[in-house]
Amino acid sequence: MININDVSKKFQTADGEFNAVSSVSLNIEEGDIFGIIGFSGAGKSTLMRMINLLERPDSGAITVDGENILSLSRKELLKKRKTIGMIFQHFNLLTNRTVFDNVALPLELAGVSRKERKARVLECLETVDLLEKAKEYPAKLSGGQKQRVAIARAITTQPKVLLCDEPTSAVDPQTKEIILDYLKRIREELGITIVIVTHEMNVVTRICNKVAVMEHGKVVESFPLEEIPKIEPKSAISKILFNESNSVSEEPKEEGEFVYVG
Ligand SMILES: Nc1ncnc2c1ncn2[C@@H]1O[C@H](COP(=O)(O)OP(=O)(O)OP(=O)(O)O)[C@@H](O)[C@H]1O
Repeated sequence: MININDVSKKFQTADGEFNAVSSVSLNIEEGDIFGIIGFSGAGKSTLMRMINLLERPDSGAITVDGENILSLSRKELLKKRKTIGMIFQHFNLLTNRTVFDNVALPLELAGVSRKERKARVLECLETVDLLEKAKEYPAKLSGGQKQRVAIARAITTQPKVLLCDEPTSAVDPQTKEIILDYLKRIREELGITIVIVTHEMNVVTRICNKVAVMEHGKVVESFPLEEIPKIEPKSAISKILFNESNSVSEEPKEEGEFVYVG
């Protein structure tokens, strides 16, 4: 479904060039819930944002559903992005629009008729059990409800892929479980391939079937979750997965020294 082949991305900084992503290759198959995990600054978000070209790679190739996205014209890319939904840590809802109008936005931009929009928005709100909040404004919702609205908005255009950038980092542990259950449900009911960037091990162990571990811009290893008990981890961060820790709050000061948040 998503093939990332030898992709690299540099940023210009005050100190010169910075390699955010270096020669990364990954294969994400249809129906995967694929986790990308690593410490802050590892390059996870940059890598994911290259899947819908919010960031353009300096080199390498990316195909999504059989299409080389780097060769698309601007118009073709806009069309392609309708097949790739995205949700963010801080929800990114428009505060001056109701829940209904937030969810309707991608359909408005796509020129879908009012009648069709209404039916589709209600269907998506039902998927995340928020029909009764349709007329509310985001300010009146909890963090978990806001993320569910963002999920509803992301699926209105019936995407094949959903990119999730730290989707549960801004909510409490109970709400996190609920959001992850909704993601699991849309994967099962709608067959959407999901990619999740996270620094939380329990997100990966809870819903992902595969994971790639990133460190300093590189994928240091990638494996199916079912293999966790069998394989010997290569990287320090992977060892944390085996230790069943819940999350990593920052990069270790010295090799082998980790900071856990339970
Ligand atoms: N537009 C940019 N310009 C300059 N540097 C950037 C830019 N975007 C990201 N970076 C740098 O690239 C590195 C990787 O960032 P990225 O956001 O991909 O990491 P991450 O693993 O997702 O971490 P976090 O969870 O903290 O966002 C970081 O050091 C970041 O400061």
